[in-house]
Amino acid sequence: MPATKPLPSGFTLAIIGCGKCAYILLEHVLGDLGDRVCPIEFVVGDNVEAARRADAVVLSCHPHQGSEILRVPGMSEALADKLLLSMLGGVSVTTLEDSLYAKSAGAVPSLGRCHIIQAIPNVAAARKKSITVVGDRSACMPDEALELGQEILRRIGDHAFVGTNQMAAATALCASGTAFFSWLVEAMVDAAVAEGIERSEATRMAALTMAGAAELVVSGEDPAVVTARVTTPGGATARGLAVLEHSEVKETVAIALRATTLKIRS
Ligand SMILES: NC(=O)C1=CN([C@@H]2O[C@H](COP(=O)(O)OP(=O)(O)OC[C@H]3O[C@@H](n4cnc5c(N)ncnc54)[C@H](OP(=O)(O)O)[C@@H]3O)[C@@H](O)[C@H]2O)C=CC1
Repeated sequence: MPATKPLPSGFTLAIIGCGKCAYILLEHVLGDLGDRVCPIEFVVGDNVEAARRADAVVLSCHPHQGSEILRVPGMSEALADKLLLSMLGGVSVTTLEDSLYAKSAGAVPSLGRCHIIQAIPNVAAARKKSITVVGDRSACMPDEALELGQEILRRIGDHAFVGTNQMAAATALCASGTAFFSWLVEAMVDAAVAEGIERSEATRMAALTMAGAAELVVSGEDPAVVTARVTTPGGATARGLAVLEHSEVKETVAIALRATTLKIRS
């Protein structure tokens, strides 16, 4: 996991839409402060005021509410020159910018534009293990705004940059992927239980085996090399792998990822 640097002294972060996803981020932002005292304010019913008081804003409401929140009079001024970290799945930076600046019909607003980053974390953020997908960004994003956005995201794990065109597939891989890998653990556990291993122990063993394999790959080993290392020709693992290859599991995984990607794009 990447090391975090302290956020700037006196820095104020506003969270608009502090539900499940943002609460986890907030927990880790506060956790990282250690003994430093940090006042928390609740601004009820006035998102513009919350944005106005902040140095940077996280937007984490439901995707369909984002435009409505940003369209409110005064919001574009409240966000001028600030970072807006959007966690809204499937909502592009262009859509958010249109909501903020539609009235100025593309003209440069009197105050500076805000700097929007689209970042989609996954549920492992709860354990600071999210691989957050960072896609769309405002044009001409200053380095400091991007660095600040990354620093906030480091509180919940690591992140990866992808192009706008890869955003849907990357969200399928990283956000939906958590469900796919958990589903695979479940299948392994069911199979182990059928072989007589007690369920809770099988769950722990399967999960740690997956984490171990992941750790090897994360540390730089090629997944195919890890597979080959475990597989003696003609041995027991080779027998099981042959069943997987014959069942066209790889093709089915590709179809599932494609279906998820298309749904995210739609
Ligand atoms: N959950 C996840 O794992 C992930 C979620 N996301 C994205 O994060 C976003 C939030 O998801 P999640 O945390 O699960 O959803 P939640 O429903 O838990 O949170 C949404 C929050 O937004 C608040 N809200 C609604 N309308 C407004 C408004 N007008 N002004 C201010 N706040 C408002 C809601 O308050 P109230 O309850 O009072 O209506 C609620 O607290 C979504 O856009 C989702 O796509 C992205 C990646 C992963």
